[in-house]
Amino acid sequence: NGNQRLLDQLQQVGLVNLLEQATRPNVPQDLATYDFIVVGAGAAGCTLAARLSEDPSWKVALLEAGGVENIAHLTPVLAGYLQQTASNWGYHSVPQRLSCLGMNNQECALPRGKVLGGTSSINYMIYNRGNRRDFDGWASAGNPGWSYAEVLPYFLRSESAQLQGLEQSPYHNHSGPLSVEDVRYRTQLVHAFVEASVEAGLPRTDYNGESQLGVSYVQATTRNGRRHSAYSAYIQPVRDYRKSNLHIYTFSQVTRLLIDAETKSAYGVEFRYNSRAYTFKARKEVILSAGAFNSPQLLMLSGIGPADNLKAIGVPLVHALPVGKRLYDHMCHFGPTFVTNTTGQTTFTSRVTAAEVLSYLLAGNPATKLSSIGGVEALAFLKTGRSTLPQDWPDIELIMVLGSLASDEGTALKLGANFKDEIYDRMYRQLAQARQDHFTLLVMQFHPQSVGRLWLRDRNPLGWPKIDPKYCVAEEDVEYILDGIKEAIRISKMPALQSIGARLLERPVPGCESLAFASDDYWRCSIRTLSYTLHHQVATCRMGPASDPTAVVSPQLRVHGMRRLRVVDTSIIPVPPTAHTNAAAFMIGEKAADMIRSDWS
Ligand SMILES: Cc1cc2nc3c(=O)[nH]c(=O)nc-3n(C[C@H](O)[C@H](O)[C@H](O)COP(=O)(O)OP(=O)(O)OC[C@H]3O[C@@H](n4cnc5c(N)ncnc54)[C@H](O)[C@@H]3O)c2cc1C
Repeated sequence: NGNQRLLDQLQQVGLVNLLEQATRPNVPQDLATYDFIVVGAGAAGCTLAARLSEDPSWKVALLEAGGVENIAHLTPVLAGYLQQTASNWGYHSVPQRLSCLGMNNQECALPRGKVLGGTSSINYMIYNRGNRRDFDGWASAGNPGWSYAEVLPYFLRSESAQLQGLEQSPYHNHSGPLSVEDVRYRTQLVHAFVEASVEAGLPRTDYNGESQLGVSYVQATTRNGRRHSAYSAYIQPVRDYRKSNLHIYTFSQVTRLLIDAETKSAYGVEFRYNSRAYTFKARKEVILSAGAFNSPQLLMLSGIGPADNLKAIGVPLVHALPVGKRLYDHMCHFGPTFVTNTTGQTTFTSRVTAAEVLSYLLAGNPATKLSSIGGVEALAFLKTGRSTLPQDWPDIELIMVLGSLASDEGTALKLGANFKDEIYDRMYRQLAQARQDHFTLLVMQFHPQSVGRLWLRDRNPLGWPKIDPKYCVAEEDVEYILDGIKEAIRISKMPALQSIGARLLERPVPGCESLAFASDDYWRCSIRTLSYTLHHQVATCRMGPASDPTAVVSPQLRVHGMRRLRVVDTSIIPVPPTAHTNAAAFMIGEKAADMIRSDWS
């Protein structure tokens, strides 16, 4: 009993993974053969590997460049800090001309998860699927099987919802692997924001239900108040009893696909483990689930990509495809920030102690500030007057966050986003010193016109790809966000927020001081300065029919022109969805598993 209690406690504080890794590392055997090799244990990769290994006759290898989750990953309030750890690939964009002016060297930080669980282990845990029109659009662009009616069952298959008031909703399932919960800790500020949004004319809604438009408390991928990543939801529960056919390798970074250039057939991968090169062979398929930056990188390193880029860096061309030619993302404006007359509501995360974290994790599911998902409390989905999209298709999201760069006193968000010191020093430092309650409404645009791209700088598989998101290159994108900022300010003037004294933080953005504070031009300047990605990069291995010159994979997610090679992750999403992208990654993993099963059974 004593041992069991100790084990339970280690499990609860996230130490079991570390012990397992230290005492029983899975050392690869060179030239091992698997039916399926899944590259990348992120949101889609874990889902896929877990589903494929349900068939005990299929041997599956899951290769992950990073290590395992620990106590910090489990603790929702610490989300922002994970970007300062080895669990983040730590990419930056190339310097931007028209955005990220408030970042060092005008480089936007582009974090991605490098750990079992991938980006689902370092993200902000918002659970959000998208608008039915997103998926109907994918289908009508020549991708049969991807309409809303056809993908909804896969969203549901992955979900295990514990959402108050939605127990009977046909849009939620209660028996899937991935736990989706209400955040139990809610501040006075979020109640005021939700009420003010209603006063401003927004309906209360379940943004994963019948209609997205409106305001809602956030739904989170947590279980009993702890982060529920793809690894903890899909792999951890089966890992021990699938030891014979599901082999998981950490710190194993794939460097190249093995391809028979004549038949254009993938038959394995090369990877590095402990500074040594290894080869695994695939009897059936190699599947790239390395995410929106690394899947295209691996294709290109293996000779599949734009002929000009590959020629320039000396990679022999196997098959020409527009890999990385498109890159969409959701840029948002980091603000406006509002101060309030309340006290003790804003969580200053830099003051959270180790003892608090331990006692939080050891307790059942306490509604303390530590369960706050990096401060995100509510979402509002809006339609601006500018939008020409159908009425039920939002173009702006307000993300109500308890805090700002001040709430961690410059120790996490500022560094994670690569903000210049002067942004923190001149706008936020005083707020932190005064422990002033405040909240921020991040304004995110769903359907940007700006299109970025990704390419290889050289043949080094351990180096960074070049990433140019080109945020705000389309002037129109700035105008949408400006409309969103005005909407956020309008909501702040409603009685519920006025009753707590909500008002704009009047500290001008460095670089925009010459413009009249809060004028349209001031906000335009602010948008280009406080440009902050919400990390929803998609379309670098875009899905589309063979006739589509921008497509990299087919609707079955097979790489066009290649055999036994698929991409299964968010890089296949053809256009930016009306959503954060984690839920879609799980859906893609679930759907791919069904497609692969039906192909090989
Ligand atoms: C900071 C941050 C916050 C976010 N917050 C939210 C949120 O709150 N809600 C939301 O919906 N979305 C959020 N997102 C986005 C969302 O989490 C991702 O879009 C989604 O998880 C991506 O899933 P994926 O399967 O495509 O890739 P990933 O989960 O990134 O998985 C890719 C995996 O492949 C591994 N890998 C890469 N290259 C190699 C290689 N060569 N060899 C071996 N392994 C490799 C990586 O280490 C990683 O584990 C956030 C993203 C970030 C970065």
